[in-house]
Amino acid sequence: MSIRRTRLIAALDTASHDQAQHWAAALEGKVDAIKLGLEFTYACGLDAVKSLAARQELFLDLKLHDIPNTVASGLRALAPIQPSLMTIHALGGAEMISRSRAVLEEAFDDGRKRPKLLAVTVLTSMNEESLAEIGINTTPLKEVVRLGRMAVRAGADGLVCSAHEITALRDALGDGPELVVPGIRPAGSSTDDQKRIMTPAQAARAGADWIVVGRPITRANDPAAAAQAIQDELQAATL
Ligand SMILES: O=C(O)c1cc(=O)[nH]c(=O)n1[C@@H]1O[C@H](COP(=O)(O)O)[C@@H](O)[C@H]1O
Repeated sequence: MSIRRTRLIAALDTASHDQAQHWAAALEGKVDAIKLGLEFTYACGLDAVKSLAARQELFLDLKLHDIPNTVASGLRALAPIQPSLMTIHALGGAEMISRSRAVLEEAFDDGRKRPKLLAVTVLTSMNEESLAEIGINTTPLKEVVRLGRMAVRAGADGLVCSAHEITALRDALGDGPELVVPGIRPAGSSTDDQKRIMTPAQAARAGADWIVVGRPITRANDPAAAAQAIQDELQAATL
């Protein structure tokens, strides 16, 4: 059984700055970090991201995927926001990842805490069938481990994966890489568009460093209570 503490990230997926502020305030002290992604950033802009980052630990999830120079320059432009975690796609390749890491090292060589660079492996909305549709004829598990090895070797601090791959990734890569795990659904909640899901307790027992939970919190009548229930479940799972 894992002894690491699994921390909870709430994904605040909304196009409304007011809504995100409302959730962030309600969830203060209930979650360990907030995540802002494509919807919020495109709709509300980077100043709005910055203002939310001032209050809470931030996972800035923009999943960059382009040629190495473009991704690295994009990360350099985002550095002033100082998030704790940032994402790029592992499928962008080793050079894209190593240039991204180098740019972050350079931007934070003044002693400020460098954001951790996470490589997204296989999206949790995909299964073996959807991988085959894009010409990847293997299981998500094998593909995640293959991409994970490459990404960590190239300089990623951690990986985004589903809870189903945590054990295999720990076997392959050890305890070093930070494993950030979306596709989390408390028992009985709707799966939505997620395919590779587990409960908070299952992810904690498997050894996730962070779980990412969006709609099960933001669609709840009482998001703070939903987050607290997940924290209680995480704690009970690792006692
Ligand atoms: O990078 C991510 O955070 C991410 C990767 C992935 O493979 N799957 C995934 O769901 N996510 C994000 O995690 C969040 C999950 O939201 P819910 O499905 O509402 O819990 C969303 O903001 C997704 O963008």
